[in-house]
Amino acid sequence: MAMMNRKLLVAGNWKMHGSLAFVDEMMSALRQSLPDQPKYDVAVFPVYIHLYEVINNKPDSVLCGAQNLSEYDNGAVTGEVSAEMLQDLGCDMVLVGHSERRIKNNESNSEVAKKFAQALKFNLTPILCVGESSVQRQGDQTFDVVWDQINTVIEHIGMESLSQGVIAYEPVWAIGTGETASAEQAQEVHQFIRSQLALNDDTIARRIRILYGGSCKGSNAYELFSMPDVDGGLIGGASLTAKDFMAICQQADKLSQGD
Ligand SMILES: O=C(CO)COP(=O)(O)O
Repeated sequence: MAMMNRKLLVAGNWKMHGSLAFVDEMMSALRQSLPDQPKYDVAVFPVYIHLYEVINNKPDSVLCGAQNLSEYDNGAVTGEVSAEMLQDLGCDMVLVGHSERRIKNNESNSEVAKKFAQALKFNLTPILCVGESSVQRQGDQTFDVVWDQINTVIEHIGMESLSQGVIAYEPVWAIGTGETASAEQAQEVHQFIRSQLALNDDTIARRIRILYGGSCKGSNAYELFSMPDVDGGLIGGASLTAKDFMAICQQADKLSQGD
């Protein structure tokens, strides 16, 4: 199980799904189903235009974040949203470098690093998404790819700043495919990440949370979150109904008892 000093985090990435009615339904379901003060963290990531509705209707214990942010402070950047605007609205967190953006929007490691820094500048907790494609896994490049994605952030802003965020390991081949990494496969990469970080700073390596993402659901969450270096999940499809999302939260709850 994740170490006692690292609180589990169950984060729902709604991607480009939902409506205002969906937000209201989800928020009232979470208000009814979640304990007042869960021993684990819960966060949701709606599209930009639904953030305000989430922030105004969510239970106090639920954190809210955006799925992306601009690398710039402000200015002539049509269609983008700045970290300062997200902070102003009341966001707590923000995803950076999700594989769908790396692939479809050609986001490079250095752009992602700039976004990570930008989030911290405005007190948002960034979740740095990393992960290899199936071709890269088959080519034995998983560790190199994942470390390169993380190390670019460290080179840009340093270990101490990295430690203010969260890492999410999301193997691209497991996203939306129903093909989950086994708990052992996830643990292997999470352990690799933590041991690489420990070469730089052991305290930070032990403190930082590393989430797993990729076809995580109620039926496999317990096994995944039980792994020593897995500190929760970044959930796509199974965060889109209160029933599925709560099924995962309940596994986090079981594992958090006694902390
Ligand atoms: O991309 C993900 C979360 O960011 C995972 O998506 P799925 O849970 O739908 O596989």
